[in-house]
Amino acid sequence: MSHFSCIWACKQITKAILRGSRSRYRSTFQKRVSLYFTRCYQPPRSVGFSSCLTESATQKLEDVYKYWSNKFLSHNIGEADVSANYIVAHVLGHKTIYNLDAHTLLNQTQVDKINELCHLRLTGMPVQYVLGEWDFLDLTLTMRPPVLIPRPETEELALLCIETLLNDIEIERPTVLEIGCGSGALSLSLLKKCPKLQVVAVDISPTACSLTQENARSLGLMDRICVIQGDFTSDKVQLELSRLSAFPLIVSNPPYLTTDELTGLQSEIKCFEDPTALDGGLDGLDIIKEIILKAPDLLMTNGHLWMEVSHQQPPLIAKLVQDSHNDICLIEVVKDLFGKDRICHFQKKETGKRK
Ligand SMILES: C[S@@+](CC[C@H](N)C(=O)[O-])C[C@H]1O[C@@H](n2cnc3c(N)ncnc32)[C@H](O)[C@@H]1O
Repeated sequence: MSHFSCIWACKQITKAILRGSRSRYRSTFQKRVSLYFTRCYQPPRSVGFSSCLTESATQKLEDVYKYWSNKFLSHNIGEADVSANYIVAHVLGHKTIYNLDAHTLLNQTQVDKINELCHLRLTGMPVQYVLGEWDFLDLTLTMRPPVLIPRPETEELALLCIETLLNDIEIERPTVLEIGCGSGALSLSLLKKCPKLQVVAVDISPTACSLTQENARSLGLMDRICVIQGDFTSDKVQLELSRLSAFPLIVSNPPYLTTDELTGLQSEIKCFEDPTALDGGLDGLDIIKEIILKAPDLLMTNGHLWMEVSHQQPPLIAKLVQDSHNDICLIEVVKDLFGKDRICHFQKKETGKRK
């Protein structure tokens, strides 16, 4: 699926919304998805696709929007109208142009900025990188290539973790571990919703670690997050983590694509996003196996592990857990809003080595 959901995806989301929900947090998510739907796919009133004009003159909002929408379409840029909507709205300090007067006259500085950003979009750069920011739940995060752009499915993972933290963990000041923090989307949304929480966030990519720190700083969450740059599978990182107290919850959206899936990705993703963020090796399970192997030593008894995976992986993961004979159980697989088995919930058993 492309970066910002296509119309088909939104229809699936709407169907899922109508099917009902698993948790009360899902309804927050549904509201946001509806907002997302409205934000993305409602064209501004009285905007059509007929006119075309130059890039330089002072212009009406609807003409600038139409010009770039058509240009993106003729250059086969994905979600042409959505891209134009986001860029024009962003320059005008809004999330969408839908609620703006289509006849608003834009000044030269605004038109120049829109043209500059639209030219970037014409290179195939995802709109999130073009804007330099993207919303994840109710947070606006800085986005910069090649750090992975958080996907809507991951918002659901965040909500499930928040639900676990608020309902199932009776520790006054819990510390969560995130493996592969990217832009910090998951960690920071957990911190925002759980005021007494602390997070340890690990990522192999120095760029991702700096972006997580930058986002934490701008959200005023820097004093509650510790970012460790390193390979989660390495002895060095394992030693560092084992020195911290055992975690009641670990969350990860690890790289889980197979080598074949990675080859077949849209060029927008391949050219701009770090392959390390997506590449799970031949079977997509390289990092997942390591997490399942190492999580029991990092979790406290009855601690939770929540992990986003691809929809083909849950049966393979169930087998991995069974064969590993360690202290972890796969207790549920939650469907995403498209009805696919995408989120695995594990719990550390009471038997074995206690922490
Ligand atoms: C799919 S991205 C998820 C990013 C972010 N959590 C999100 O959901 O938007 C996976 C992240 O794992 C990191 N990563 C990949 N291999 C890793 C490893 N061995 N140790 C630590 N982080 C790793 C990547 O750099 C990337 O930021």
